[in-house]
Amino acid sequence: MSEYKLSKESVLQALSHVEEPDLKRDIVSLNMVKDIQLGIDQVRFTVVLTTPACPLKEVIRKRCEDAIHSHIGANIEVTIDMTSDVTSTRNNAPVLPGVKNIIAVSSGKGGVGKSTVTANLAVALHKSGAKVGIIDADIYGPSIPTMFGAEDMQPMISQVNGQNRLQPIQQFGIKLLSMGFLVAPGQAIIWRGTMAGRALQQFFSDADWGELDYLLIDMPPGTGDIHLTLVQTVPVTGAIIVTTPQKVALADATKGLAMFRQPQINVPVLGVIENMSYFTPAELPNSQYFIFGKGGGKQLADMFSVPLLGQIPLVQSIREAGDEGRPAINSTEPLVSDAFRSTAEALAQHVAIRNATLDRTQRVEVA
Ligand SMILES: Nc1ncnc2c1ncn2[C@@H]1O[C@H](COP(=O)(O)OP(=O)(O)OP(=O)(O)O)[C@@H](O)[C@H]1O
Repeated sequence: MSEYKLSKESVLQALSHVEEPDLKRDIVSLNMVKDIQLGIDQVRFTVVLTTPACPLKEVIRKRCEDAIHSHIGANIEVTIDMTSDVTSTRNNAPVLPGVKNIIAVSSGKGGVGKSTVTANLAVALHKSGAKVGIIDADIYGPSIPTMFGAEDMQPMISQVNGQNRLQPIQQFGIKLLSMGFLVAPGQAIIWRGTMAGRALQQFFSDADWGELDYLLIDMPPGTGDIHLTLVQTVPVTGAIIVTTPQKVALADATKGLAMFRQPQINVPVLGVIENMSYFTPAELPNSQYFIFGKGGGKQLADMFSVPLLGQIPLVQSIREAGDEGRPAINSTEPLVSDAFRSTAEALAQHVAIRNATLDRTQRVEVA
């Protein structure tokens, strides 16, 4: 006869001692524990995480096991099913209610690798189990179709509930729409201004995105009309800034970041991603050369009190993969895949923290 009492109540009581490390509240009051099943000296339950890309999955699992063992009984066999339900502040949003989080990926300067980072973060999030889409809003050089091997593709129009809807293209598990699908290569330049703004609005209002956990928007470099159109069209969950570590890039990235912080825009900045952080030659795998300087991303993040979400090395195969139309994160080089995976996990984590701590973003009213 066991001396302890194994019941749904005692399990919940024990798990109420487990703190969600990011949200700093216990997992029972956060409603993360479901489906408790009991056997003789056995318990099985589900923990619903705030994102499938949760970097703390194993920490939470271990804390749950320890809590059952220390509060109920050391011999209890604990089985935990980890699932996720990505959080959102966009419930009942008038535009794209099925899209849980809209994330603007921005940079101060062109060529810092914003599209490369967007593409690989999207695939990393998808690989963790999330539903992901990309809008390539970079009118000056829409490179997402090339990076996904979709240059020759065209989104189809289909009828949904009696209305014509643009169907995003699907490549490597990611739904995609790009300004590049609408114009012939080389024509993008005449698109500046209102036409580009209207196209972006249509990508939101006339496209059939279905249900997505994360919709990443690859923004043009700098600060411009498209940024204003974006925040006037949809409430943006948060923005990330991609920069290289060197001084000239940082100066521009500072302006890009400050724009989202302006009171009339007021989009939460989720963090900074430093790209081309260091170079490691294949023949010297333990060396790091700081070609573009060192620590710039951290400096920018600290200046604005936001997290540095990740540092991506400068690797020849990242450039090659982009040119060849396949995501570099699928590479077998751990240096590359680990960098993108851990950065995507940090992003998902900070989206969850933002959703738990801040109100929904307000769409900017047109003056
Ligand atoms: N970490 C990296 N290692 C090696 N090459 C990279 C890396 N990041 C980006 N690149 C390469 O640098 C070039 C510019 O990258 P990308 O097009 O992603 O930049 P961008 O910031 O989106 O540019 P723009 O906004 O001007 O279109 C591409 O050829 C890309 O393959």
